[in-house]
Amino acid sequence: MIEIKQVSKLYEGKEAIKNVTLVIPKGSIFGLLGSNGAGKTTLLKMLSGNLIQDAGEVLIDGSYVFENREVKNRCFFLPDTPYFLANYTITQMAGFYSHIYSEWSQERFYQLQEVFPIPVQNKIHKLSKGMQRQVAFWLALSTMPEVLILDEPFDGLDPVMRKNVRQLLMQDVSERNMTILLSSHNLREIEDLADHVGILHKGELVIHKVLNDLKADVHKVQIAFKHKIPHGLYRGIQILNKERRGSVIVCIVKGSEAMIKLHFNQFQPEILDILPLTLEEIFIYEMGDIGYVIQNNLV
Ligand SMILES: Nc1ncnc2c1ncn2[C@@H]1O[C@H](COP(=O)(O)OP(=O)(O)OP(=O)(O)O)[C@@H](O)[C@H]1O
Repeated sequence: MIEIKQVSKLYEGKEAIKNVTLVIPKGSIFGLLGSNGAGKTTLLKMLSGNLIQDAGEVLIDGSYVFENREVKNRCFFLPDTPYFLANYTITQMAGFYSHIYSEWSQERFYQLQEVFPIPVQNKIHKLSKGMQRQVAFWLALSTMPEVLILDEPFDGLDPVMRKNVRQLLMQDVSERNMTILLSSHNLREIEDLADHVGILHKGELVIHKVLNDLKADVHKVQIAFKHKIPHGLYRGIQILNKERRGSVIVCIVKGSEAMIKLHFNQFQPEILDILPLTLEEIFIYEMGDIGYVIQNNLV
């Protein structure tokens, strides 16, 4: 289990992470979302034990993470720009990791050769960006980590390789109970993988929920009336956005489907459709709700 307790981090006196508290259960996949500069990388670096917090505690299975070799042995951090030793081939890099990580599996490394078809004698720095990313995953998974921390992990991978990597990650979570924490701007990717999501905004964790609960808590409503819009239509409900498309009003409403249905049916609409939102839509409207500007076309 990962525990982040009231953690803050300052850079040059400015708070990049503000009093964040978060618990990530073992075996879950946690997707960290946030606007540019929100503090995602800073939080991941603290979790991987590479950066020390200024306040609070960061623990994995009850042990402090920072510069803790025993904890680091069980975690693998894949930064947004993967790091390899200069001039090393894939085989040499694998040899290096096999000395650092006690759970390194040479068997897994050979097995994964079928997924990542890159000759092992190649020097890594001469490979393309996407191929280097493949090597990073290949090595990361061969260390058999209990916790995998991924910063923008799919950047540079082609669609087939993204799918392959996604499958490998899911397999390790279901078979070995691995925990994954990943940040990404690609919300489709997070939607496909994560079971928990958190949204960071200006260093604060503004939302932290099970993905299905988050989806159950906000809906897109399409509503139309025979005559004019009834008075008090929006009273007593939380609207994140609304716009008019011809005679139909499309609004994003917080709350359960049942509650929304009950509310709008009072006004006897001619059309009432309540639809689920994608994670991307939820992110945009939730961020709008907390002041991250989106264009509202208010009716
Ligand atoms: N080494 C540093 N020195 C000073 N300020 C920093 C440093 N690293 C990050 N920051 C600042 O901390 C804040 C959070 O940065 P961070 O890289 O964690 O954000 P992020 O959410 O990962 O952003 P992005 O999505 O753009 O990658 C930003 O305001 C950034 O300018």
